[in-house]
Amino acid sequence: MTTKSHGKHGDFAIEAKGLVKRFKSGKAYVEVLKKVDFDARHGDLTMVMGPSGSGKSTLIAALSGLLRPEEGRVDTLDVDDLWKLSSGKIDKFRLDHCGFIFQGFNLFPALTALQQVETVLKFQGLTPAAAKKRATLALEEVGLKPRLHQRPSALSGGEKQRVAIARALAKDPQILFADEPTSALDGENGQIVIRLLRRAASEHGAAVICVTHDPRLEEWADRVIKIEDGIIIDDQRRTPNPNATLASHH
Ligand SMILES: Nc1ncnc2c1ncn2[C@@H]1O[C@H](COP(=O)(O)OP(=O)(O)OP(=O)(O)O)[C@@H](O)[C@H]1O
Repeated sequence: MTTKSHGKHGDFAIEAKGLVKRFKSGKAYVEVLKKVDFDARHGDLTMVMGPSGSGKSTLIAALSGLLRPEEGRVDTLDVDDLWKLSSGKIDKFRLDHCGFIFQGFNLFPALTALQQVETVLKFQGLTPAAAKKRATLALEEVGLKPRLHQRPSALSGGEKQRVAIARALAKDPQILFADEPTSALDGENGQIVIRLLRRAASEHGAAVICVTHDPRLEEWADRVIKIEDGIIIDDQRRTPNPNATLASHH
């Protein structure tokens, strides 16, 4: 079960030091993260921006226990050195404390919106009745009350992304990772999504880490970190504007 004791706004949710990740490319190794230090705080929407191939997704994967770095450590919540845990414990940590939102939605085609969210909650140990109640609330919170019983094929791209967000938020994660969450959406739906991420940080105290190409999303951020070629080249705090508007792509 999820612990409900969130870190306070401003506390560190993640502190990583000296992360190095290399991939083999033919006979050589390419260093994709070059001794990256990174931290993220509860209550912050932290944007990670940088060109294609700069290492953003690799960084998220190393921070969340999905991809083992060759060097460095990740301290997160009450865990010292995540990568020292067994893979079962890392999976459990992720299930209990982390939410994920990806560009491709990652929904199960056969399940209704309600079932997509319920399934994760049942995995976490909620009873079917409790899972149904919590899933319904999470979907209502993202404005999908009229769509609870639709399968992905009957939903628009924006609605699908909102299901994915409801699924990630239903367990009230202390850390929320979003990788290009708006890139497949038009301006109006992109705005709904970024506002939900903003709210997860401000109202639920989650540390929200959002990888994006889209400089327009900076408006909502508390902090903007720029990464280039595996190195953090800039790290600025800013005052978010939760009422900013995102012009449509189209
Ligand atoms: N499993 C892998 N094997 C080999 N190389 C990889 C692997 N994963 C990523 N890379 C390489 O590492 C580099 C960084 O990739 P990464 O996906 O982290 O970048 P990114 O900043 O997220 O890019 P994008 O914005 O295009 O998603 C790229 O050059 C990529 O080709």
